[in-house]
Formats: sequence, structure tokens, C-alpha cells
Amino acid sequence: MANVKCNPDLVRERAKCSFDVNELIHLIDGGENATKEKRHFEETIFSVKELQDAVPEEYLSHKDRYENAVRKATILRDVCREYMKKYNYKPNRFRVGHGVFKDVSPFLLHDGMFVATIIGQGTPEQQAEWLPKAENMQIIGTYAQTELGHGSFIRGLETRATYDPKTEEFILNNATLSSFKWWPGGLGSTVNHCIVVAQLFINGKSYGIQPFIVQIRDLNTHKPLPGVKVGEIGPKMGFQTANNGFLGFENFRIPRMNMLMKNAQVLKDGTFVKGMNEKLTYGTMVMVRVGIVGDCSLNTSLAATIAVRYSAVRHQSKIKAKEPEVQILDYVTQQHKLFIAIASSHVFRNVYSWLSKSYLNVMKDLAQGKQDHLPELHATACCLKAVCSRDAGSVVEECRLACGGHGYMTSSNLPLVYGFTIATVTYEGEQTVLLLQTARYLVKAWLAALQGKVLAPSVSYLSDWLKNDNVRWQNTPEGIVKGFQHVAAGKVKAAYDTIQKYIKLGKDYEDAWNLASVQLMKASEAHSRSILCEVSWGEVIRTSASPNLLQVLKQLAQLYLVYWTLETSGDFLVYSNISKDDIAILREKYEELLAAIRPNAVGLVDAFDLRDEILHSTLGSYDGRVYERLMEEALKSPLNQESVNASFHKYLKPLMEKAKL
Ligand SMILES: CCCCC/C=C/C(=O)SCCNC(=O)CCNC(=O)[C@H](O)C(C)(C)COP(=O)(O)OP(=O)(O)OC[C@H]1O[C@@H](n2cnc3c(N)ncnc32)[C@H](O)[C@@H]1OP(=O)(O)O
Ligand SMILES: Cc1cc2nc3c(=O)[nH]c(=O)nc-3n(C[C@H](O)[C@H](O)[C@H](O)COP(=O)(O)OP(=O)(O)OC[C@H]3O[C@@H](n4cnc5c(N)ncnc54)[C@H](O)[C@@H]3O)c2cc1C
Repeated sequence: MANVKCNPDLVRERAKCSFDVNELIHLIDGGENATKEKRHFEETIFSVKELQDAVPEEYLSHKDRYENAVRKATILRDVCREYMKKYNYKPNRFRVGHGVFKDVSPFLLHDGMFVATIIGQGTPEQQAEWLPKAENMQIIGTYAQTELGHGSFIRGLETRATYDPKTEEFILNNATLSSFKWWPGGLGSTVNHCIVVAQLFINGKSYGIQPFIVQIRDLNTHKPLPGVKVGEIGPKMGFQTANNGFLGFENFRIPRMNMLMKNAQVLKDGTFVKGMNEKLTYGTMVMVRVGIVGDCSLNTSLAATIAVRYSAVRHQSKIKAKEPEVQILDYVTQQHKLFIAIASSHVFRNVYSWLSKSYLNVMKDLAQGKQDHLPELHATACCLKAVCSRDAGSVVEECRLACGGHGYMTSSNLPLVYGFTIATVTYEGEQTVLLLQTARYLVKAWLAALQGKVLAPSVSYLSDWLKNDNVRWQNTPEGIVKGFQHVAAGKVKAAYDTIQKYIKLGKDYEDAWNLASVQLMKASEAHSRSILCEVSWGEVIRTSASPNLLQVLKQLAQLYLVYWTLETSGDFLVYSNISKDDIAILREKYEELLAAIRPNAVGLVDAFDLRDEILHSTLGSYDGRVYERLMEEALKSPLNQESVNASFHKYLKPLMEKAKL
């Protein structure tokens, strides 16, 4: 990228940077070698001509866009397969995926959930049967759980799998419209297999939801098999190339061994054997929720890179009347909008890495029959997924707005980035629903703290707070982290007390819970924020880096702490010992941090190392040729390929002529 002719503002910005951008790139990637490997892989992918679109895909019809995405998905698969064979390298498909598809791949669910569910829910025999075929793409699959009538409340799913011991088969049925599967990615026209989550019935008795592997289309003709009704659900706000679909069965039979039986089993005679914990059936969702925290880091870095580079290039208005128009990045309000995006991306990355380690530890435990840490993992993954996805959505939208009118252009890519980022708030567990799952855990933890029991590490601050809720406020990062824990503990206590109050008033527990649920949701959010602050600050102070880089990383981590303290200062005033003077000090600190980060802003987004092919943005490319690119992209519009459009003769001219009469 070094020899590209750049916009002079960007050249000046890069010269100002106080740290070594390459050092940060290596830190983010996990080492210099990892960066080399990543770059070599991306170079390979983006030099494949067939993966580059001549016409921006927004101009294609819905059908052509899908077909183009499938075409590219198959080429990408081949190139990756060869590459992995040759270099034994496991790429981050998401990064290049955004480059190749702008949006998401029609194979997203195959990789992200179909294969993962066979691994997580299948017995060794079932894995041996399906995994090689799925990994080789001999079969293509998705994860079909959500129905028209139910997504959040999965115990309410209506698709039925009734066991027939005579033939040793399950019979799948969707008797009602609301039972039709709705949403699964790739289901529309791409996949031939599904993991179908259905209610198991044996001899008229329900055994809860179980996962089944089901072939739905003929492998040669791709026609739906008899008894299968399948199609695409139509255009959405984003995810246009994900090919989301619907699915229903009518007396569709599958062999007994197609129920994934790592947890629960159905024996030949119809005996149901319970698993160690029925919630292990929900395992794929926990894994994907952890992954979404990492996706939030990538999505935020895409938006931050586009908006920061654009803000360095764009000049508008003046700070001082007699001086030239300034780079909009010099407005402190612009810095306020954008630097939290850079900081959040680092926080999400650090927290993702921490959460992934917890996830792997719990998986190891489960393999040995130990499930003590599962509730804590579930609670933590739920609230972090909910808060990080919501934050990422807000940050991306703020970056888009920070680009003014040009941020509204599809060619800025910000609308698309927003489309796939905001989807993460809903899929894999709607945010409120997940926050309330965590609240269940927090309420139990609070009760245990009241009883003097030892709590799991992520909630041990509740016991500390009970012992001493009167800790003096300190305007240090550690003091702020403590403050977030105080807010969370205060909110958990308040929500718990509210439940008790309603129970005393004669309500049953469920109604009391519903009445207190706004507080419970807020307590859960506060708990999540306290984890984000504690973990990210902890990670940064343990980072080994050069003094210059460490200084910048600390500034970003502090910015995150101070930003959120100020955003939620009302909570701090209620639940901690912060004073109005402390808040004034933090405001000043915040302004200092914005000023300190300002010279490094472009260097910081360069360190996300997002190639132009991944950014897909007229506003965010490395060379900063913003206006040239906006015009070049506009000229690609089909309406600009002719000097007079037919509609003039057909409609406009007759209209004008009628007006003359
Ligand atoms: C590759 C990326 C692309 C992804 C594209 C998108 C894909 C999708 O969206 S797939 C569909 C995803 N769907 C969801 O995420 C549904 C969300 N709903 C649920 O997960 C559940 O219905 C629920 C957790 C909200 C509630 O489940 P339910 O069975 O009703 O449980 P209870 O509320 O009664 O809780 C009972 C008990 O179980 C604990 N628990 C719930 N889930 C888990 C879990 N995954 N792991 C461990 N434990 C779990 C829950 O905490 C309760 O515990 P107690 O409080 O101790 O009773
Ligand atoms: C882009 C995208 C891709 C998807 N891909 C897949 C896929 O591949 N496979 C698949 O199976 N599914 C998929 N889904 C479906 C997704 O998982 C569900 O939409 C999601 O879990 C939310 O469920 P819902 O639609 O039923 O929302 P609802 O639960 O109907 O939510 C509507 C409102 O009700 C509230 N609400 C619901 N229950 C409660 C409660 N207990 N307490 C308080 N409030 C509540 C919610 O907070 C929300 O405000 C996808 C969805 C999207 C948007």
C-alpha cells in the first residue's frame, strides 16, 4: 500500500502517527507471522479475477445478485480449499467474505452452524457419516430452527418429529403455517440438507426439542424431495445474499440415526435416553454467540476505518473565521462520534478472546462430564452478545451519520455494513431475551451472595459489594472499573428487591419477574458493561508492546471507560460514590483523551489492516481519493450508460406536451 498515490491530508496524518502501525497490526493478528499469512491469503483471494464484480451488485436484480453470490461462493470455496492444502492455513473467512460478497455468503450457515452442529451434537458415528461430506461440500446445509411463529421461545417450536418404532424412522410434519421454518440462511435455493430443530414425540409423549439432520433436496436435480415445501423469504434490510428461506414437511420420513444423538438418544424400540443436561442441545447457539462478539469487532473496525479516513480527507466549515476550512476530523464532536468506534473494536476483540478461552475451557469440562461452569458461560455469552451487537450497530450507524450525505450512498458501503451489523442484534437470540437470560443468573447469584455462598468469578463483585458498598470513588481506570461493578451490583439488588416487593404485594414469581423486567434487563446490561470494562482494561495493562504503542492502547481503553461512565453518569450518581466534581473531572479527562488520540486516528484505523477490497468504500479507501471514487462509482449506474432514458419519450415528453394543451 505504501507506493499508492494518496490524498495529501492522509499523507500528513500518517506522518503524524506516534506509534508503529505495523506493530499494532501484528498485535491484532497475533504476531508478525500471522500478519504475513493473512496478507498472503488475502492477496491470493483478491487477485482472483472471477471474484471481482464488473458492475456493483446493487444494480443486479434479486435473482442475479443471488446467482452471482453462489458463483463467487463456489469459486471462493475452491480457492480456499487449494490454499489450505498448500499452506495448511485456516483463514478468517469473514474478513475476505465481506470483500467477496460485500454482504454475506449463501454458505454462511453451512460453515457457521451446519458443520458446527454436526460436530457439537453428533455422536462419533454420526460425525463420521456426515462431517467429511459437509466439509467437502458433497452436501450443503443450514441450521433450521426459527419458525414463522417462534424464534425466541424455542420450547414453543411446532415442527414435529414423531418416532415410528415399526420402521425406525421419524416422521416430520409442519401441520400449521406458524410451524413453518422461516429465516435459515441458504435454505431458499442453496442447500440440500438442514439441521432441523423439532419437537420429538414418542408414543404421543413430548420429549422436547431435538436436532435432526435432514436431506431436503435431491443431490442431482436439486428438486425438493417429495413431502418438502421449501423456498426463499424475499428481500430484507440486509443479508440480501444470505438466501434465507422457509421450509415445511408433510409426513416426511428420516431414519432414526438422523437425530443427532450426542446428548439425548432414541433407541430402536422408542426408548428415550436423557442426556447429561438438556440445555446442551442449545450448544451451537452458545458457540455462535461467542463468535458474534468477535464479529462485532470486525464490523466496528470496517465502519471506523471508512469514517475516520473520510473525516481526514473531508474539509468543511471553519473553526476560526480567518483560517481555511478544516478537516472535519478536527471537530471535537466528530472525534466524539468516531474514536469510541475505534476503542470499541479493540474492546470487543479483547473480550472475544477472553470469552473464547472460557468457552473452550467449558467445552473441555463438558467432555469430561463436568458442567459446573456452563450456566456462567451461558449467562456471560448471552449478555455480551446482546450488548456488543447493540453497541456495534449504534457505532456503525454513528459512523455512517458522521459521513454526512455521502454516508447515505451505497458506494460508501456504510449502509451495507449497518445492514449486516444490526442483524446480529436479533439473530442468535434477540437482545432483550438474552439479557433476561443473564438476569436469571444474576438474580440467583445475588441470592447466593446474600446467603454468603462463594460466587463464580464473573459475579464475585456482588459479594464484594455486599461486604462494602461504600467504597470511595477513584478517578483511575481501576476505580472506574470498580464503579461499573457498583452500578451493576446496585441494579441487580434493585431489580431483586423489586421482585420481592411485588411478591409481597401478592404477585406470583413470574408476574413479579415480568413487572421488574425493565430493571432486570438494565441490570444485565450493566453487568455486561462491567465485564467489558474489566476484561478490556485488564487485557491492555497486560499487553506487551513498545511504550509508544502501549500509551495509545491505554488511551483507547481509558476512552472506553470514561465514555461509558459519562454516558451512564445518572446510574453512577445513583449507585456509586461518584460526585458531580468527579464527573466534571472525567469530562475534562475525556476531552484530553480525544485530543491525545486525534493525531493517531488515521494510524489507528490503518492498523485494522482492512484492504480496499474488503472495505468496498468510496469514502474509506487507503488513498483517500474520495470525490474521484464517488464520481467513478456513480458513472457505473446503468442510467448513466445512455444519454436519454426511454422513459423520457414514454412518459415525460407526453406529460409536458399534455401540459401545453
Ligand atoms: C454463523 C453466524 C450466522 C448466524 C445466523 C443466525 C442464526 C440464528 O439465528 S439460529 C437461531 C437462533 N435462535 C436463538 O438464539 C433462540 C433464542 N432462544 C433461546 O436460546 C432459548 O429459547 C432461551 C435461552 C431464550 C430460553 O430457553 P428455555 O428452554 O425456554 O429456557 P428457560 O428460559 O426456561 O431456561 C431454563 C434454564 O436453561 C438455561 N439455559 C438456557 N439456554 C441455555 C444454554 N444455551 N446453555 C446453558 N443453559 C441454558 C437457562 O439459563 C435456565 O437456567 P436456570 O435459570 O438455572 O433454570
Ligand atoms: C438476518 C437474520 C438471519 C437469521 N438466520 C437464521 C438462521 O439461519 N436460522 C434460524 O433458525 N434462525 C435465523 N434467524 C432467526 C432469529 O434467530 C430470530 O429472529 C431471533 O432469534 C429472534 O426471534 P423472533 O424473531 O422470534 O423475535 P421475537 O421473540 O418475536 O421478538 C419480538 C419482540 O418480542 C420480545 N420478546 C420475545 N420474548 C420475550 C420475552 N420472553 N421477554 C421479553 N420480551 C420478549 C423481544 O424482545 C422483541 O422485542 C435469523 C434472523 C435474522 C434477522
